[in-house]
Amino acid sequence: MNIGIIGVGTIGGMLLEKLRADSFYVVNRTKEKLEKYKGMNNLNICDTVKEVYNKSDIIFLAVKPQNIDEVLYEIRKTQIFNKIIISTVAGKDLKEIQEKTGKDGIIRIMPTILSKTGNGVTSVTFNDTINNKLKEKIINLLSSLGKIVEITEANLNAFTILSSSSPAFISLIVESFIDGAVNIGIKPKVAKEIFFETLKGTIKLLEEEKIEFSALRQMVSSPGGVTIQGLYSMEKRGIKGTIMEGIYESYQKMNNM
Ligand SMILES: NC(=O)C1=CN([C@@H]2O[C@H](COP(=O)(O)OP(=O)(O)OC[C@H]3O[C@@H](n4cnc5c(N)ncnc54)[C@H](O)[C@@H]3O)[C@@H](O)[C@H]2O)C=CC1
Ligand SMILES: O=C(O)[C@@H]1CCC=N1
Repeated sequence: MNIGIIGVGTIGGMLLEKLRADSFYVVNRTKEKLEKYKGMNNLNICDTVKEVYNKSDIIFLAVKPQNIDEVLYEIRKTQIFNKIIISTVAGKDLKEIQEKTGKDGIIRIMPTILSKTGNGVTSVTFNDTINNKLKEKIINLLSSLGKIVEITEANLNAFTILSSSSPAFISLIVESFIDGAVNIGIKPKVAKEIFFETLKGTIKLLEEEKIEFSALRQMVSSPGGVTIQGLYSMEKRGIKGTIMEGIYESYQKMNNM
């Protein structure tokens, strides 16, 4: 199977590294970005969207939303109709891609940067031209990215914020813990090591022991102790509301794309 990737940035690069194909056909606006992949023996660097489209069986669209229309326009000009187009682009729906390309086999995935290590959850949404056998083949292809879930397009925006945007939110929160630790005298490297273990252990405990969040808070907070003092300060400043609001605003922006 030949896979095409149009736009080899963060997500296109991740797809190139993680997917399995007989050959890859790729195009990127700035060719220098492709230098680091030149050692791959099944990689073909193309000059145009048309070349990638013509030579591939499945074509991933991985450009930013502001660049997608120019790509769809190039695809529209091609006269081959039996290809599968998989868009990673946030906010561009199946119908619009179908209309703008004049092609039928359209799929959306919502990828995550966590696939770089084979983790995270990637969603897949098929249009109604894709039969069950083909769905199975696509899910199988995507499985090297991590966990794959099929969702409806109506759920895609909320999924995007929870799965694809969250690594950025989590990174900010984790960084705040490290800065907080440095502020009380712990070296950044040591703080990172200890906090990463603490984070992994907390998730494991919540998952494996099925402990409720509030129960875990109680288990750690001694009456009149230090933990409850910290929780009180965080709650007073509305940490939960701040994070919930951030998620909601992201979602609103996604709905208005
Ligand atoms: N970065 C992330 O974590 C996620 C991104 N996405 C979606 O993935 C898509 C790609 O995002 P990123 O990889 O972050 O962007 P990026 O900016 O890292 O990569 C896009 C690449 O497309 C190239 N490009 C632009 N116009 C082109 C054209 N006409 N022909 C060929 N190449 C062209 C650019 O040179 C760039 O290398 C976006 O639509 C975004 O909504 C979805 C989920 C997560
Ligand atoms: O921020 C964005 O627009 C993209 C979609 C989800 C993650 N990154």
